[in-house]
Amino acid sequence: MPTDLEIAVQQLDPDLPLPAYAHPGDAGADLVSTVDVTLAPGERALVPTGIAIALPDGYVALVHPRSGLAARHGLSIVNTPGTVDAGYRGEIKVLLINHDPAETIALRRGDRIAQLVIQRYERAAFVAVDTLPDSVRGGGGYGSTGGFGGTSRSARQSPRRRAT
Ligand SMILES: O=c1ccn([C@H]2C[C@H](O)[C@@H](COP(=O)(O)OP(=O)(O)OP(=O)(O)O)O2)c(=O)[nH]1
Ligand SMILES: [Mg+2]
Repeated sequence: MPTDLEIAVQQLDPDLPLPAYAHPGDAGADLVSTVDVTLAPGERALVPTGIAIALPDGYVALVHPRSGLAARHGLSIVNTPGTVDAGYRGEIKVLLINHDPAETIALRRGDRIAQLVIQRYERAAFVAVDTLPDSVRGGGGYGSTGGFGGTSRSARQSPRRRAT
């Protein structure tokens, strides 16, 4: 088992827990809200988490939604995944949005609202060129390979697996 990467955390709200992984092997460490917040359908709010971090050079922290809250309540993040730069020393905040068409979402201080995924990244040197090397895909995009499923409409009508 590799040793965990140590990340310095400043607790701006010491009564609340540090980011925490719910299980061994989880990629996302849960972040909590420092405030009570109510989101009407379609409403968004920038919610503080009570922590600031110092990432080592070459690392980024990505703020992802929690799938359970998304599935049950339609709660997501406007700018998902949010990017926390290695040089950022301010409080990490989460731009929550209520996608439910009808239900208001009431969150409490201490609720786990998002998860932080720590990743290495590459820093690029962007080099201007006149022509790009050929590729099989070329310029095709935005649906160039078709729509749902495989190659035909009948494939879409007889799915092999159904959502439960
Ligand atoms: O979900 C997020 C996304 C960003 N940030 C913080 C950390 C990040 O380093 C900083 C800037 O984010 P970003 O670069 O995405 O926003 P910007 O609109 O480009 O702001 P800036 O001009 O400050 O770079 O805001 C958060 O706390 N939460
Ligand atoms: Mg930026």
